[in-house]
Amino acid sequence: MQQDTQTSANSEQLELLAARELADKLAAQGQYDQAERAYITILMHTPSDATTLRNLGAMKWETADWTGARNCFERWLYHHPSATEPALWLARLAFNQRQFSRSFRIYQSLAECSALDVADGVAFVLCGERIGVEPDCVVNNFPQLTDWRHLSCIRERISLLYLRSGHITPALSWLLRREDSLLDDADVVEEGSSLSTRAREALTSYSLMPKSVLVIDDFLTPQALQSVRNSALSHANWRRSSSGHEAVADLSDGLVSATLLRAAHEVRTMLAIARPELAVSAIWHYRYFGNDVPPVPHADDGDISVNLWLTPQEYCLDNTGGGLTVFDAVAPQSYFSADSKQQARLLAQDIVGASNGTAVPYRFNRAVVFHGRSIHQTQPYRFGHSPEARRMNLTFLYD
Ligand SMILES: O=C(O)CCC(=O)C(=O)O
Ligand SMILES: [Fe+2]
Repeated sequence: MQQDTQTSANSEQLELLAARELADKLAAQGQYDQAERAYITILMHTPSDATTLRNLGAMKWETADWTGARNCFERWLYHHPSATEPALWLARLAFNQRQFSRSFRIYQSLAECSALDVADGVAFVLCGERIGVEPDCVVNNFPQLTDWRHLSCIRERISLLYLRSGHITPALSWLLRREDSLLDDADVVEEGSSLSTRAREALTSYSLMPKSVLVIDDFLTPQALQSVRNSALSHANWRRSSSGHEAVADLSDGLVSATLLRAAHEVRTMLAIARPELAVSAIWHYRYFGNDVPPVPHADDGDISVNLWLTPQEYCLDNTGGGLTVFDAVAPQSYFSADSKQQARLLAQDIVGASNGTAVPYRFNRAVVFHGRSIHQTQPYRFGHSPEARRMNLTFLYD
């Protein structure tokens, strides 16, 4: 009799696993209605099954059904009151829905929870800010926040939050100041514009009357230029780019500073005069290797590209070139989802050869603004080889 009970419990368990596997598969394939029906059938038999509640909640989250997600996580917590995971999800959900007091309360109840990640830490600090709790108080109540190790991840999040809100709130400024290398930049931010007057005027006219290529000299103020260049030179996390000819670093590599964000945001403010929907979609730097690199045409998937050169003129050993050529042709849409081999084929020399190009020679602190999806290529260049002498550029992409 006991064995029978055991056997039937085992087979019920197996059935549950198989049913959940099927539901998960449907969800992964994007068949959300069918997946939901499958999850609900499981819950009718085992209403407290934590994994099913979590997976259904995660699917609801994925499809932006916040009420559905909240129901799942609340039921999960109801059946498993000491579990921290559903509480964490509820805190994140409340944060996403801008219910800052609620989110703050839940995070506070999780003070001992080691599952808190960087995103939770940042969300917690920001909730505190919204309800008038000083960031330092938050951190004192939350010891693991003083031990954030994923700095690049923190920086990326700060950047995204900044770019979304458009101004450095007290909590963001506090986050920036926690990082020694960003401290100087945080001061620059408070002092005002990082763009020269000439740059602001040129971008404003470009926004009202776009042209194919706009060249702006003396783009950043001297102070901002030095700050952006220093952050890039002291950055340790460069990766080899997909073409293999240069090193690249972007926000996700942690190459970000308050000045950089400020500049990206200011440029957007000018460009958005006639196109309010424009947003910063990417920020990256390239550092070029040796001088014998073949020119590789490419296009970037954004409406407006702002390329700025960051290596002082004395290191550019051939002042007649070393810059950028922007062709009149635009890359086909298929280019942006193709792999690098297909991309090379799509932009084969005949497309580039057939169209006219605007050649802009290299100048320190010169920005070239153009339609991002236009085909363009770095001109052959000769620069010095020491770290500070290598050719380096910064790109802001807006879409
Ligand atoms: O040659 C340059 O500096 C521009 C590089 C470029 O096209 C890019 O950053 O996407
Ligand atoms: Fe580019």
